[in-house]
Amino acid sequence: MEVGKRKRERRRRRRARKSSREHNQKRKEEEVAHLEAQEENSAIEPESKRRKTHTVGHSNASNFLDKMRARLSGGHFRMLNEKLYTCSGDEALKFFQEDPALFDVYHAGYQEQMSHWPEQPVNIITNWLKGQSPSLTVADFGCGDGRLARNVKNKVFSFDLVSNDPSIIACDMSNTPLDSSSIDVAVFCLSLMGTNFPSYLQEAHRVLKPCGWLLIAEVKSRFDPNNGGADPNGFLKAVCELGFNSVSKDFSNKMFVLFFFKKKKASPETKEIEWPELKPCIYKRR
Ligand SMILES: C[S@@+](CC[C@H](N)C(=O)[O-])C[C@H]1O[C@@H](n2cnc3c(N)ncnc32)[C@H](O)[C@@H]1O
Repeated sequence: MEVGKRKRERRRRRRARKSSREHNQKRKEEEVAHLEAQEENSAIEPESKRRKTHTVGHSNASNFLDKMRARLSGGHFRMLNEKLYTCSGDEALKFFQEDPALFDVYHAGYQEQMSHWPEQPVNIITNWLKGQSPSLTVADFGCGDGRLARNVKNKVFSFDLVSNDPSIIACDMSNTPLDSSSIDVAVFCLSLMGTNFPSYLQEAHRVLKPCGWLLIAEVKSRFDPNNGGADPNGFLKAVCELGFNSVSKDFSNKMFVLFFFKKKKASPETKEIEWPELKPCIYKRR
């Protein structure tokens, strides 16, 4: 074959390979776009219906789709989680009121993340409560699925942005319907999420009886000053200035910290409190 002909042949083959690569890439992109479009609806569609719609005969294809779906709903969870950590409580309330189904998406992702934690702070708090008198009245601020109330004998008022259960009161927890000085124990289990978190603690102070307990469990990295987290002592100081005495703190768990406070008998003098910033807790992609 003469030189010119060989060159033309090589060019033709290169073009064919490039076009085949582009074709495959385009197919993958279309598949992802299709899944993303379906995932958009999945926030509203029940899981059982989604499974039926997406059933495909080929098991490899179905594995691939399952993986893609898990990745996309993980992405949805991370987006919602970030939203909750970067807006105020009333914005979060409006956001979920517009589309309450997103709350289920958030909680499915949250439970998945928590399943990797060796110990759940809500269980530590539940066990602590079981060691107290069952006559103590409890307020669970940011109760999630309300499992604290289900696992103790105490009367528990459960608050969250969305209520999927008649026992859960939907509200922004900076403004609960509780009477002042009516509660013995206020619980915040991983729920100091909003940018206005001090107003949640102010509300707890309002509803607690004098000497009432304030229990806070938070993600440990939020209190790691070496990693952009808050200084725990600055946080303790601010909570004490709000009108509490610090009883104990527990940093022994790898994933979360626990603070126990008691409301002071006398109201503190009003003064500006310097609250440390609590950095958003953004979950990494698994
Ligand atoms: C990380 S989840 C923890 C749920 C539960 N406490 C547990 O430990 O399983 C935090 C919860 O706080 C709720 N939350 C965040 N900000 C809130 C607000 N301003 N008012 C009411 N609930 C809020 C979220 O909707 C979410 O359900």
